[in-house]
Amino acid sequence: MEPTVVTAQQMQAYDKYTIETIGMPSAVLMERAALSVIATIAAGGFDLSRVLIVAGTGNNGGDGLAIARLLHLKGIDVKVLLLGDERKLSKANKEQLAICRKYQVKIGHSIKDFRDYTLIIDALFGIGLRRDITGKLSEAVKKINASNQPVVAVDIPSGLDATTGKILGSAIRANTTITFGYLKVGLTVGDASKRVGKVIVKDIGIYAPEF
Ligand SMILES: NC(=O)C1=CN([C@@H]2O[C@H](COP(=O)(O)OP(=O)(O)OC[C@H]3O[C@@H](n4cnc5c(N)ncnc54)[C@H](O)[C@@H]3O)[C@@H](O)[C@H]2O)[C@@H](O)CC1
Ligand SMILES: [K+]
Repeated sequence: MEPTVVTAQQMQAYDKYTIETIGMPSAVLMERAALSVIATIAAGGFDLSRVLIVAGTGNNGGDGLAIARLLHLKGIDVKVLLLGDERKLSKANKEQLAICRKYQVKIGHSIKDFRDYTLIIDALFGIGLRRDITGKLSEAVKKINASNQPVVAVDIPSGLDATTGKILGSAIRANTTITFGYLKVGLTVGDASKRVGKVIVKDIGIYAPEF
């Protein structure tokens, strides 16, 4: 059977329906998203000696922080590079950040050498990206791509428009993309083929009423 393919707007509506109408707590979905990434990288043969999670300020960054915490608690050497305006953290991101801080997960804000890491997990932007990535964030994306280290993208490679597959300013080039709930149109069209790597769809408990 062909997988169901959805736009960013449809996916946002399904997230909202699952959380607000069904009553599934957002934190449960985020935990399932993080666990699905952990299971995929564990099965994927990646070198987990030194893992860097690049996290943004939205819920995609929240996924990244949850992944960081789960890896940290497994004894893996993991560091978070938290980028963006910290005054604009989403509610879920704030919650995940507070948990990470209590567990003393290493969190930094300055871009150093991405070649120091054996695996980079991209949790900068997901389906909420609306405009070109600029400034320090764009610099980070370009340096990650230039590092030639393996990259796993959370939901979608950051910088790719989840509906059109267009690169918004600059975009991560991933080896593997783990996308949640349904395949996004933007992972299949436009510039996607040069950015997504192997695409894996993971069920995290989001169900759309019409499917
Ligand atoms: N709703 C939920 O509870 C769930 C969300 N999930 C994750 O959350 C993601 C969507 O989260 P969000 O809607 O918070 O969106 P994103 O995390 O994609 O981030 C968007 C944030 O960045 C800002 N932004 C957009 N374009 C920007 C740019 N070019 N430069 C700087 N800032 C920019 C937006 O204003 C917004 O605050 C999904 O892709 C998925 O990874 C999953 O955890 C599943 C559950
Ligand atoms: K991402």
